[in-house]
Amino acid sequence: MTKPIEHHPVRLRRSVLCVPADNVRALAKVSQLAADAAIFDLEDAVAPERKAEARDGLVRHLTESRPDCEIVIRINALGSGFGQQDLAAALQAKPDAILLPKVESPADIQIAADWLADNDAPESLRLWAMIETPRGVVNAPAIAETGRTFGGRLDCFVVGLNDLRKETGVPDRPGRPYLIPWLMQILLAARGSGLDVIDAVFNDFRDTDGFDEECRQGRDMGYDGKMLIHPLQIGPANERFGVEQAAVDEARAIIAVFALPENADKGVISLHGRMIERLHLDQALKLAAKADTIEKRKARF
Ligand SMILES: CC(C)(COP(=O)(O)OP(=O)(O)OC[C@H]1O[C@@H](n2cnc3c(N)ncnc32)[C@H](O)[C@@H]1OP(=O)(O)O)[C@@H](O)C(=O)NCCC(=O)NCCSC(=O)C[C@H](O)C(=O)O
Ligand SMILES: [Mg+2]
Repeated sequence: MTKPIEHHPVRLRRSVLCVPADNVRALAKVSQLAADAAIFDLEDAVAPERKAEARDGLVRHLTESRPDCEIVIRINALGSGFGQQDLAAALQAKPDAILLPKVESPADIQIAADWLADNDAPESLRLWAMIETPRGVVNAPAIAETGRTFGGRLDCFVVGLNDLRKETGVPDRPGRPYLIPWLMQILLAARGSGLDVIDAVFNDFRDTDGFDEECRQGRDMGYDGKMLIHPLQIGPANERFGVEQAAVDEARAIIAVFALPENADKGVISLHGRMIERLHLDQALKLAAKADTIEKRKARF
């Protein structure tokens, strides 16, 4: 059955830090960091000969210590020979979400969702999907639609440009000129089905200016946040994918003006010389809620 698009409560996903599951020091560091989400990676960050050790270590680690952020585990592809054991381990580690790599069709989501249902996974356990292959980009709308079928577990796309560049031959250039059409295609597919969408990693983690520029670009394209590889990238990502004070002030003014008794039955009004409709009120309420959530999170870090 297809569910209607749900607009879920504000969930911050400005900074989504990738942590190699076999790096004990990095695992220990996560609870001191202000990332909104951590992806504990069993896939590309872990060499094949260390997969089993990483899987066991991660379950142990998350059983003993839970960082104060959204917890996501990236498993290996289900067809890779590691995926089934990763799924079983992920279920034991009780993450908020499981990230499936190299998703290319709705069937990839269905197989994981069926496995979770057959293994009594809690309904609250989400699926995230990496869109990082040519077929993944082409099929992104159909994949995104599974957010409303197969148990409705899918709620976030993450773009993988390292793999996409490798598969397509598009080089890594400042400003990502030839990648923008695909980034926008993925964004549109995600939004069309009510999913969040996270921009790709920036590999040169010491290049702070380049990173900041790419965060601005991702934000302006409509992305919710950025996948990160290093703690240095968390603060700038939180800043760029956060809210600007002027926009929050404007949102609060829109909320206040629509709350006036004389505007109760109006669909459109004028504020500071601009047309404001009720759709702007919806946007303003969302932005104000995001600003409140950010304030609460800041108080914890
Ligand atoms: C990129 C790194 C290999 C750099 O490591 P290193 O040189 O050791 O970093 P530092 O010495 O500067 O580290 C300083 C301290 O910070 C901790 N640290 C570093 N990275 C992380 C992290 N990701 N999470 C948590 N903590 C981290 C170090 O442990 C140091 O702390 P301490 O030990 O207490 O002194 C490294 O940053 C790294 O491995 N990053 C993650 C790489 C990764 O996960 N790659 C896979 C995901 S990206 C991807 O898959 C892309 C996608 O699929 C696509 O196709 O595009
Ligand atoms: Mg990848």
